[in-house]
Amino acid sequence: MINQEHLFITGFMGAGKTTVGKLLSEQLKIPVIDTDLYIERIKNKKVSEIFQEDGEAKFRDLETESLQEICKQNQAIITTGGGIILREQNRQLMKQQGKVIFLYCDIEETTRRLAKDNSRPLFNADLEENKKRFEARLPLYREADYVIDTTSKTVEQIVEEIVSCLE
Ligand SMILES: Nc1ncnc2c1ncn2[C@@H]1O[C@H](COP(=O)(O)OP(=O)(O)O)[C@@H](O)[C@H]1O
Ligand SMILES: O=C(O)C1=C[C@@H](OP(=O)(O)O)[C@@H](O)[C@H](O)C1
Ligand SMILES: [Mg+2]
Repeated sequence: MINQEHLFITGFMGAGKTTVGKLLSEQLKIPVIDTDLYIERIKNKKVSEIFQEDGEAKFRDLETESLQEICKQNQAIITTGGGIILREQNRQLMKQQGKVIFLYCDIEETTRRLAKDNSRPLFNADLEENKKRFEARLPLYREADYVIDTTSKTVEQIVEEIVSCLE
């Protein structure tokens, strides 16, 4: 990474944003901040508890506020929650503040990756429901500066690809 811009990692649930961000951070020696973990720390509640107790709208407000706060900090790799692209305000901020990398992953593969995971309130065990949500969001994810297909790649390969597209 040549300049001081932030690096935003976007993509659907299970695309590997949080996992890839950690390894990318080690390789580029740039700190990583995950928006979900940031929210959990400030609210002292799990994302799933916020959804359950306060509702999705409240979570989305917290997500936007957190993104705005994180953007004011020093250069970071910012791994986002899958729904961050839903608000135009968030998409604009990310575009202004750095480079956006969309981690694409086949919906069948994400469904396999998250089969035993119950930490994501909007992830549906029903493949058709997930597909609908995924396809509705795709045009918004595609507004990114770079698109990386992660479907049959290891985390190491994905990081390597990100590094080379930033050079
Ligand atoms: N490239 C990959 N190949 C296989 N499994 C992966 C890959 N990237 C992430 N995973 C696994 O998928 C699950 C979701 O990863 P996570 O990083 O939490 O995704 P996200 O933050 O995009 O929702 C985790 O169990 C993680 O270990
Ligand atoms: O796609 C979404 O709407 C969400 C994705 C989650 O993050 P991950 O993409 O890291 O799973 C988390 O922010 C919340 O459960 C909502
Ligand atoms: Mg994540």
